[in-house]
Formats: sequence, structure tokens, C-alpha cells
Amino acid sequence: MSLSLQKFENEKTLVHTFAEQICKQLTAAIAERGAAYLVVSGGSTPLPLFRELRTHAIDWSAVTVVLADDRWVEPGSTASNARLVKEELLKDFAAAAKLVELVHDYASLKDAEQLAQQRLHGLPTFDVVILGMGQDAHTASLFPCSDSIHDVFSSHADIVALQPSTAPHARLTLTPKRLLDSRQIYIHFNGEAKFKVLQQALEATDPEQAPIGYFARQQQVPVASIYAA
Ligand SMILES: O=C(O)[C@H](O)[C@@H](O)[C@H](O)[C@H](O)COP(=O)(O)O
Repeated sequence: MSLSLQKFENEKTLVHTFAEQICKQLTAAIAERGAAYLVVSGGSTPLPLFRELRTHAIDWSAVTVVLADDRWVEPGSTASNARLVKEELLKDFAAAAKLVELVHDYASLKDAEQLAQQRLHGLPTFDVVILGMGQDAHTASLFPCSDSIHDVFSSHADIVALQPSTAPHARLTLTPKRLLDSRQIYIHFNGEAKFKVLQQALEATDPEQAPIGYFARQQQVPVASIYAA
């Protein structure tokens, strides 16, 4: 399966079509297996999508939303992805969905990593994974600049803690291994600049230096990149 590309003239049409596509996949998953698992990323790009998704009357009570990553901050912090998802996605019809949070008040990041691993371990294959990407070709919190990025790519765990050097906060992030245990991956971004970063990442030989390219190139899961010009 090679990377498919869906380019939209503007964000409004992208969000409308993308939300329809996601809801169709979640509904099919619920019909087939009685439940659906949706992985979402933080950042600014997904906000209009979250606000659109929550207006769709699917059976959100059968949907579990899982964070692709989160920052090691207080739950109420404006930097928290869990807070972002609760405020922007889990409202209206989507208020009925469950959320798997990664970060809790623990004495140490290591404690949080271990407990998040326990929470994540045993979750089934994800139905839909929505990844964002940065200008440095990071995705989730898989940052090329992180000292532990090599370990992350070889990790058999579902979640790891890491500290990026070019972005604030320590992070907890799903590993490449766990993110690839899914039925559909979307790479969702805006603008030609990020499209160029994705194209370069596709050519990159070292996945640790261009994590988004690792996902875009892999052949085990259908991957669609979706962007607005
Ligand atoms: O925790 C996060 O911030 C995200 O998981 C991160 O990977 C995000 O998707 C990219 O940094 C793109 O962010 P923007 O959508 O704001 O450009």
C-alpha cells in the first residue's frame, strides 16, 4: 500500500470531507466489532476537524479516543492535549466517547510512563490514527532532536517518555510499533511548506531523523496524507 494524497483547496472542504470519512470508518468498525478506536494528535491543525467531528451523530458511546501523545504538564494546563481534546472534541454528540489519557499526577515521568503502558497495553488494533506533523518532520512526540529517538524506534512498548530539545515539556508518546498496529493512518496538515517537508521525509534514509516519513513509507497500513493548500 503506497501513500495516497488528498489535497483540498481550503481547510473548510478538507474538514467536511475528512470528518465524513472518519465517521464512516468508525461506524463500520462499530458495526463489525462493537467498538471503534480513534487516535488523535494535539496541535492547532486538528481543531477545526474536532469541532466538525463532534457534530456527527454516530454512536460515540462505542468510540474510545486515544491520545497519540501528551505533554508532561498539569492536567489543566493549556499545553495539555487531554485538555484540548476534552474542550474541542468531546462535546455535543462526541461527549459520549471515552478518552484514554496518558498523563496523570505522578511523582515522576517514569511512573507515568509505566502506568500509561499498563493502561494502553491490551487495547486492540486502532481503527483510525490521525497524525499531525511538524516542520522538523516530527509526528506525535517522536522528535528527531530527542536523545532517545533511537530507543523509541526500537521499543516494543506501547508508550515511552522522551524529552525533545526543540519543543517545550517532556512528553509521553505512543511508539511507532503501537501506532502501526492500526487499520488506517492519516497524516493531516496544512500548507505547501509541510507538504515539502513530507516529500523530503519520504526520501529520508534515517527514519529517526524524519519520523513522519517512516509512517508515510511503511507498507503494512493504508496511509493517506490529507492537506489543505
Ligand atoms: O502534541 C502535539 O503537539 C502533537 O501531537 C504534534 O505532533 C503536532 O501534531 C504537530 O506538532 C503539529 O502541530 P500543529 O498542528 O500545531 O502544526
